[in-house]
Amino acid sequence: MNLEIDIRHQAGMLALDACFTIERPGITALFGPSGSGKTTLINAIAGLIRPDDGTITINGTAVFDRKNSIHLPPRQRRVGYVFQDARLFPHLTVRKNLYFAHRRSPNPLPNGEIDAIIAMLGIGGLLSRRPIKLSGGEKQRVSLGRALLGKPDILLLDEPLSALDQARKDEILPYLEALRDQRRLPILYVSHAIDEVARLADNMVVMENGTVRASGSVFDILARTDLAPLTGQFDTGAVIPATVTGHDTAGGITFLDCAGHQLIVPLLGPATPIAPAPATATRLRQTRLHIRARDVMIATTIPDGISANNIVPVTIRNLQPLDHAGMDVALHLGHLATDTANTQKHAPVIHARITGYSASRLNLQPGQQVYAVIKSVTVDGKLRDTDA
Ligand SMILES: Nc1ncnc2c1ncn2[C@@H]1O[C@H](COP(=O)(O)OP(=O)(O)OP(=O)(O)O)[C@@H](O)[C@H]1O
Repeated sequence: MNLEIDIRHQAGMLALDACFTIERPGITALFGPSGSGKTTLINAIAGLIRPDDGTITINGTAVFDRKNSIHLPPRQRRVGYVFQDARLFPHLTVRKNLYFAHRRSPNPLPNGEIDAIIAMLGIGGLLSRRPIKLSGGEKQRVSLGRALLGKPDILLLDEPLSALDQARKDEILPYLEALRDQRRLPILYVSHAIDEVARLADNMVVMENGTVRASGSVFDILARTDLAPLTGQFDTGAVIPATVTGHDTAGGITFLDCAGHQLIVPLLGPATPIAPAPATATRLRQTRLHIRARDVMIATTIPDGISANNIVPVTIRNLQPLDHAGMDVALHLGHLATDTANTQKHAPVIHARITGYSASRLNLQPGQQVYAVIKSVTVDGKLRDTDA
């Protein structure tokens, strides 16, 4: 199975110019800022819009080829499409919604396959209900089922989780994982959410202003620092304000103040040769720190003989178990008394990603005063001058 895209299309102010190929099954994330052309691109693949120029080939069949005047209608493209909102037929039961595409398929799925899809999506108990009686997550699962029963060669998912709250997302993500792992169907998955992409996708196409900035394996793309402005952070993390208080040019470091705690980062230019200066002696510069959860370790006492420069007192706000036996630990900066709810509300929060094993070995508890060992801090490149 492969999908070859090479199209150009003007839609209002958007000049779409996309060229990439997907050759393997699995999930390819179509990722990019709002307005970068993701929906326009998958609408072109589905046949909902006719590009100005180019070709779209699915499984060796040209479904669009402007030069040869080929533009197959959507129902002939063997494409399953799941929209942001489920778009089920409100007057039909779940069963009839599911069988809608199946009845029109030239090559319908055998009953055993249908049962397997219904079981995989966990919708067997919903078959006699109308869409109005379904939760958002259930509607999206039925919508996925309806697309699959059409026996598509490729599945297009346009932000299928964006209208759902976190609990509903957590409910449906395992079904998308099962779809990826069990059905070996190529899936083009439009998403804004890098955590969803990191969790689900094998490959990634990064779009910006209608063009493909990069495509490749999700790990390669997320490791590319040049794409960071588009891909953002890979892990949960924190963005918190800080003030530049001084520089040590000889030492190649800059001193920052973050809610009363000093942090040291590689020299930020242009440097002022002071070491560390009182706040009133220089113009302060505001910046934002990006501290990724995977770059933070937790120690119950101040560690000795350690290369990390940034060890800050923190108070555990909460611990949240993650997949793969991981644990996200939210930490207030500073050693706060447990009864100072108001102080806690205003203290910046950073996150540490540790193993559940470490959390239980250290017996970490909410309210506990510990130390965050920050291995790496990314500083927003754009420093803003401000008068002290
Ligand atoms: N038919 C149209 N007429 C005018 N402008 C259009 C049309 N279709 C798309 N656009 C414009 O193209 C741009 C890209 O839209 P598109 O929905 O493809 O982006 P997107 O990356 O999917 O965005 P989002 O993530 O917000 O859904 C938008 O600025 C939109 O206004």
